[in-house]
Amino acid sequence: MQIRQATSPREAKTFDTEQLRQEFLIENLMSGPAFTWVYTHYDRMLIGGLVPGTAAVTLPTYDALKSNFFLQRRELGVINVGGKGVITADGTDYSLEKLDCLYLSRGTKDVSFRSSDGSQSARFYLISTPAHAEHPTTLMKAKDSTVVELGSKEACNERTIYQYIHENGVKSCQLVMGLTVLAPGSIWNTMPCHTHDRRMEAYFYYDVAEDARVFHFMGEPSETRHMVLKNEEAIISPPWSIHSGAGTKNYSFIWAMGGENQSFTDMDAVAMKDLR
Ligand SMILES: O=C(O)C(=O)C[C@H](O)C(=O)CO
Ligand SMILES: [Zn+2]
Repeated sequence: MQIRQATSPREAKTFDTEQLRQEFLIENLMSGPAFTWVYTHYDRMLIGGLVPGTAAVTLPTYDALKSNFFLQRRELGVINVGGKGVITADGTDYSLEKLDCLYLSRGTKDVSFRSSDGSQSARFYLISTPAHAEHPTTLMKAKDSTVVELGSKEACNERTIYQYIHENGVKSCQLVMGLTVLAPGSIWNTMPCHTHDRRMEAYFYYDVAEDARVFHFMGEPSETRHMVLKNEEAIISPPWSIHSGAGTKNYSFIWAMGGENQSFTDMDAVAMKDLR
């Protein structure tokens, strides 16, 4: 488990491309049947990935957590971006097709992951935040999520937001999670942009074409920086930072937030005139 310390905005504005990438970019998340985890010190969010075979892979605990089992004091949200897979939680099987989401309760002891078909592996993206109460383990199929249409063709930002774990959906302690799909011909996400000092956020870009890239923008509104991302890379967005991207083609991304307010619309909008 890799640890990422928090960075202040004063420090971030001195970073060159390499330093920005080291602090905020997560590469090689989906590297096979072994978990990849990054522990961020923003709201103690853990960001992980796993591509299991048809043999079940068990979620271990880690020294950094100093817990008897992974979910002893944590909750977990999982979205599958690959072929059909199964998550077994304390003896119950949950089947996830592409873009289905499973919320796992604090206190779940035995969790394992597997692909249903070895020729089309499941690709599990995982987010975990500290939890102080138990909410039921819940499967949400993509078709049952709360759907919000945003943007326009003229602004090249036509997109559909699918909300899974949020105050009016699957209940959690602090985790808020869902995904956004850009319409063909649209390239901008989250522009006009925003910050939310009450919550950090992570973006995981997926379904990005092999020859396409996403230019992800971060930083304080008056000190923006960018990083160039390819398919299945994630980016950590500190609470003080904007988070927005423009792709060379349409793409999709999973967003997840941890912090003290679960209201999706609690955002501090940044006016275009204030961006630098
Ligand atoms: O396309 C968008 O706009 C988003 O998906 C916004 C993210 O969900 C977000 O930043 C929520 O705070
Ligand atoms: Zn946001």
